[in-house]
Amino acid sequence: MFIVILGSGVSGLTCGIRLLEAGHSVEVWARELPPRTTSDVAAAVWYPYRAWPQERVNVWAKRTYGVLESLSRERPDAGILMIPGVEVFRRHVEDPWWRDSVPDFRRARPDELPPGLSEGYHFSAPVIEMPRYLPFLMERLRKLGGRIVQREVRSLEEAWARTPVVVNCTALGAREVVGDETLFPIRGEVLRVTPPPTGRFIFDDECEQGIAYVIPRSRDCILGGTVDEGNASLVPDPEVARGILERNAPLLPPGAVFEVVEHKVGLRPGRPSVRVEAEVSGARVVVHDYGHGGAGVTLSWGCAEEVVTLVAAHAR
Ligand SMILES: Cc1cc2nc3c(=O)[nH]c(=O)nc-3n(C[C@H](O)[C@H](O)[C@H](O)COP(=O)(O)OP(=O)(O)OC[C@H]3O[C@@H](n4cnc5c(N)ncnc54)[C@H](O)[C@@H]3O)c2cc1C
Repeated sequence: MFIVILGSGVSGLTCGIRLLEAGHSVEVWARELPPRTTSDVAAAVWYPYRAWPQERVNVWAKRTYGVLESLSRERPDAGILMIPGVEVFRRHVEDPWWRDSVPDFRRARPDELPPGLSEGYHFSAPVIEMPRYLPFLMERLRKLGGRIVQREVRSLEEAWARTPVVVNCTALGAREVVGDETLFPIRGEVLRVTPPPTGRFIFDDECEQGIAYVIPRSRDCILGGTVDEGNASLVPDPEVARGILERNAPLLPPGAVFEVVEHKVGLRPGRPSVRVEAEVSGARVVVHDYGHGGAGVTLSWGCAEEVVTLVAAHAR
């Protein structure tokens, strides 16, 4: 079958690869290509953050963990490292709903927690360097015979004019493309610093002044962050950068020396529930895969495989 995929972020590219592997022909149409998508801004670590509903997210996240872990071993050119780290808390917490997705999950030992913090989870997670990973996905898609075209659409009609089977991975763009008013931006700012001040990730989602996280990569480190629902500004705020550095300081080894080399902003595609479903009208089919919130990378392979199943079930 010939399929047009709308969107060239992590969702569109991953769907493209799985659909090509399943024997379809694929053309990806996107208004922005990497390095200009939201996916390029992602920190990006495996973690099911701000994506719902839990039951489906857990299945997609677990599957994606497995694929990313295999890629980290088999394809050093993909830019994925398995990194150990902790999520920290100031109160007692139960084990998280996603704990079975992570093979080495355990409670953190006191000596693994930053000073003043009382509890934590310890686990390993794939850290995905998006400036390397997205070109890797694009190359893999092209090698499988797919095409990537820079092209904006205003509605599904434009894609259906080319083929009856369309996959919609336009993230926040789906507000316009399919009129989905439930989508909302969750703005996030991050700093890229070098050299990496630590070799482990640390998440602190409960700091009073805002969230803080440290994600070391091969040559640099991402310090985050912010979660600002409903704000669609793409202008980095120097005041926010100062706050990020302040909140992360207690999480880092004392006296860590590093330099801020980049300050980025992106809009996570928030939605009350991730939309992976098919809509059929006569011979025309659209399979949606968007609205992944702060977890588009974390859910990418699981969702893409469900898209392939939906295409097989609904397209003729
Ligand atoms: C600061 C920050 C940190 C994050 N950290 C993480 C993390 O650690 N882990 C994680 O899993 N996720 C993280 N995320 C979330 C993640 O970035 C998103 O969930 C993910 O990028 C969504 O991918 P996508 O491919 O669906 O959308 P996008 O990357 O936004 O791609 C959408 C594509 O659709 C195209 N498009 C839109 N409208 C149209 C149109 N009308 N016509 C044609 N093309 C169109 C766009 O041009 C683009 O190519 C983070 C996000 C931010 C902002």
